[in-house]
Amino acid sequence: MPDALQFPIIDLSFPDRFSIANLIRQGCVDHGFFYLVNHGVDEELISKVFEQSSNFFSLPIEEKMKLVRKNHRGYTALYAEKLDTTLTTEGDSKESFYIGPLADDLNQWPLEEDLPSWRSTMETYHQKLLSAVTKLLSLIALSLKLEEDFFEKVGALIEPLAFIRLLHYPGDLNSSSEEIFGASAHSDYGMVTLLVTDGVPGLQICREKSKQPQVWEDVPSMSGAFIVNIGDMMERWTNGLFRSTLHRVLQPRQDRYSVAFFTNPSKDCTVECLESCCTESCPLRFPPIKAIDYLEERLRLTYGL
Ligand SMILES: O=C(O)CCC(=O)C(=O)O
Ligand SMILES: [Fe+2]
Repeated sequence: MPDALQFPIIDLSFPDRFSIANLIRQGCVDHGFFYLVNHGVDEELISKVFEQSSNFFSLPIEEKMKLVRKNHRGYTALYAEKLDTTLTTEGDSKESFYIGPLADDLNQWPLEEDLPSWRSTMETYHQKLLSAVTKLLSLIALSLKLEEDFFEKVGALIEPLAFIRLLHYPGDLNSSSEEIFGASAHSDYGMVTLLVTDGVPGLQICREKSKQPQVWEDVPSMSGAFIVNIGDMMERWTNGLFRSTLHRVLQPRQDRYSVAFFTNPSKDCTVECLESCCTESCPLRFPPIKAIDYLEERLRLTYGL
C-alpha cells in the first residue's frame, strides 16, 4: 500500500505570497491537487449549502425532473452521466445539480415556496467561491512566474464560466458491479476546481494516467479546507507542467454529498501554451483553443449530445 497522500496546504491569507506561490507550484507539479485554507468562505455558508443540497435531492424524482439539465444547468439523475467515456457500463451512480454563471439567466431554480432561501444560498455561494478563486488564480499566476493579473489580462475572468455542481452519491444502491463508480475516472475540464465534501470517503486519484495497472490513492478530506485540483485547460496553458490528475469517486456505503466549483475561463478567452512552458526539451503539446470550444466538446463527449 502506498503511504497516505499528503498535499500541500495553501493558506490564502498568508502574507508571504511568493512562498505560497512556490508551494502551489509544488502541489500542481507533483499532484495537481492541494488543500486551500483561510479561503474566506464561512463554515456556516458551506453547511447551509449542504443542507439545501440534501433538501433538493430528497424531493420526489418527478419534482427533480422538472428541473432536468438544460443549457448545462439543472438536475442530472442517477446513471444519466458517465464521466469515463470509455466504460461500457451504465452511467455513474450519482445525481447532481448544476448552477452556472449568475448573470446570464440560464439557471433553473426550485420554487421559493418549495425550498425557501435555496436560490439565495446558492447565489451567495457562487459569488463567494468566485472571489476565492480569483485570489487563488493570482497566486497561481505568480507560481508560474507571471504577473499576478495574468488571468485577468488574457480575459479569463471577464465572465468566467463558473459552475457549482451539487453532488449526491446514494449509499444504499447495493450494486454488485465493480464497474459502477460514484463518479468514474475523469479529469476536470477547466482551470481549477474547488471541492468540499461531507467527509465520507470515496475520492481517489491516479497520478500516472498511462501506467498500467493504474494505482489509485485515497484523498482524505480536511475539515475547513477546500480540495483544489487543476483542470485540463490549466494543463494546456502550462504544456503539462501543472497536472490535471485523473480522479474518481467510489460508490460509498453510506450517503455522500459533495459540492464542486468548476472554474472555466470566459468563453472567448484563448487558452494557449505559456512561452515559459514551451522549450526544446518540452515542445508544444496542445494547440491554442478558445475556452468555449474546448468546454463544449468535452461536455458533448460526456453527455453524448
Ligand atoms: O465528489 C467528489 O468528491 C468529486 C467530484 C468530482 O470529481 C467532479 O464532480 O468532477
Ligand atoms: Fe472531478
